Amino acid sequence: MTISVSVRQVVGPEDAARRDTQGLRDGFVMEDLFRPGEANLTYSHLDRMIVGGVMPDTKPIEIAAIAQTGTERFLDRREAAIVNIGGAGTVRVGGKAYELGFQEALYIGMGEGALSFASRNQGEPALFYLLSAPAHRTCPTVHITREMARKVVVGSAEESNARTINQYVHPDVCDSCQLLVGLTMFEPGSVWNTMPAHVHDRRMEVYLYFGMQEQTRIFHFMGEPSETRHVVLKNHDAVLSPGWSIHSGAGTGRYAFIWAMAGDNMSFTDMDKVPMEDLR
Ligand SMILES: O=C[C@H](O)[C@@H](O)CC(=O)C(=O)O
Ligand SMILES: [Zn+2]
Repeated sequence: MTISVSVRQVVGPEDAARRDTQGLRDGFVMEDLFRPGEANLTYSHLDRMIVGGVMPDTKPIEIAAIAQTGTERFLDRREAAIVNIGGAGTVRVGGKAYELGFQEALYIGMGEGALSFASRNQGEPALFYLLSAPAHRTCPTVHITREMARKVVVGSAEESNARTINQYVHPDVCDSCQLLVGLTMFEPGSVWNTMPAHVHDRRMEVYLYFGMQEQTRIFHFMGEPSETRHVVLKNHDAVLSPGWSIHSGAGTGRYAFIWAMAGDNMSFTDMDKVPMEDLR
């Protein structure tokens, strides 16, 4: 069992604008989140969000504590959310076992203690996407099914962006301190996410792209609206978005993505839409 934690310092807009492709990737992109038998975590200093992939194979993977939080146990001062995008699996926390099917989620309140992850079937391992942010109170731990998610239908086939935003960790679905998490799915042939683009300096965001064929790529756009850059991403790559950056992508084929935010407020609709005229 391996738990690795890499740390990403904050990159400001002036620095980002001067970086080349590899420099941008070093600052913002997390490649291949899921590795067999590993918990692969990134501690981002953007709102201290932790982003990880946990892929249990033969043995369960336990996250009891990580040095980066400086706390006795991982969730002593944090909340977490887990979305399973693989085969069925179990998350054990606070003396209870939660069976998470494909695209089911678990919100975990502060103080719940060690997390243990297991796949039901070695041939079809669970892929647990893990997010964690600092918390200030304990909210109840909730198993969130696909049906429970709040659905927002947006876009159109004509604009190649017809999609459904499934809000899993959202005030209308379950209580949380900072975390907002959801999963966006597309109508066949629609390839554009989050266009028209927006920024929200009150909250950071992170996208995990998944459900893609091996050769499919996402052209993910980031940067200040007047200084956009792109990074090319493949299946199971994730990308950080500071509050000053747009976060929008177009895929060369079918994909879905999980978005997650942390910061000063929990109002999903608190976004500053970027007029098309302002994009450069
Ligand atoms: O702040 C909200 C996030 O960027 C996402 O929810 C956007 C998204 O899922 C989409 O437009 O498809
Ligand atoms: Zn956003």
